[in-house]
Amino acid sequence: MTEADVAILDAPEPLSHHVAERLVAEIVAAQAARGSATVVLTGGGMGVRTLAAVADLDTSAVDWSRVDVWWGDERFVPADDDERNDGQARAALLDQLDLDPARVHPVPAADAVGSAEEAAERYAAELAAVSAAAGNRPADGTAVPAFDVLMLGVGPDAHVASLFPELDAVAEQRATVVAVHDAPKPPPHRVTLTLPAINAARQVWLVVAGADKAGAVALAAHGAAAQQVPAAGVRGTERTVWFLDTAAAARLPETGDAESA
Ligand SMILES: O=C1O[C@H](COP(=O)(O)O)[C@@H](O)[C@H](O)[C@H]1O
Repeated sequence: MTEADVAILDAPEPLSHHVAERLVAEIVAAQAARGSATVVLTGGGMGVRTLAAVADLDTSAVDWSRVDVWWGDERFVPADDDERNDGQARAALLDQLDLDPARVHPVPAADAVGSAEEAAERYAAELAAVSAAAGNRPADGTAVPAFDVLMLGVGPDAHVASLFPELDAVAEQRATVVAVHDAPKPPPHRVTLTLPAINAARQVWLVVAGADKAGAVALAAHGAAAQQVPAAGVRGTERTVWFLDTAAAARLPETGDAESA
């Protein structure tokens, strides 16, 4: 957590509201600066709760047709499975917005492709193509667009996206997207951005609530190795922010540098 900002809120509800307000502000700022905004969503409890909080805000300052939406990870299940991060995000928020469907980029579902590897390859190719179209880097399969804000949940085991401790995916250094087949949290088959892809984002936000996450947060704060504590291995190129509730922050050594939010 060195060089990261920390914002601590009393409980999950004010936390999700705070992150939602910050997200809308960053989208407005990105559109003012660059014409469009690119966000990467997370699944999980606080990820979906934050999207529901955005739905409660006045977002008239956002031009939703100029927002690109990606996911940091996806559960490799059929498109209509309730476990899909994509489906949960659409139900919580996306279906209520005037998004450009061509700018919403779900990971291919298990009933659309033959394997999680194929889903990962297609997702990586789409990331590279959008990146190249924006003039960033050649579409060689190892590029990602310039994400403005990439949000992550953190599991009690310190996993982020579908990067779980000690699995090969955490060590991936070249591919932007990989398949995961032995996730300890069900469902076992998943597709995830890798650490290099996550760490290409301008801002990486970790949104964490609950006492069961306090140990993971403390380990990340102590600078543990990413292989054992994946949450310790993420950072934005411009900014990294930990948004915590008091329960998740309970085992931080000293939070004197925390934002009072
Ligand atoms: O399975 C997943 O879990 C993580 C963390 O979820 P949480 O409910 O413990 O906050 C989430 O970030 C990831 O997107 C999701 O696929």
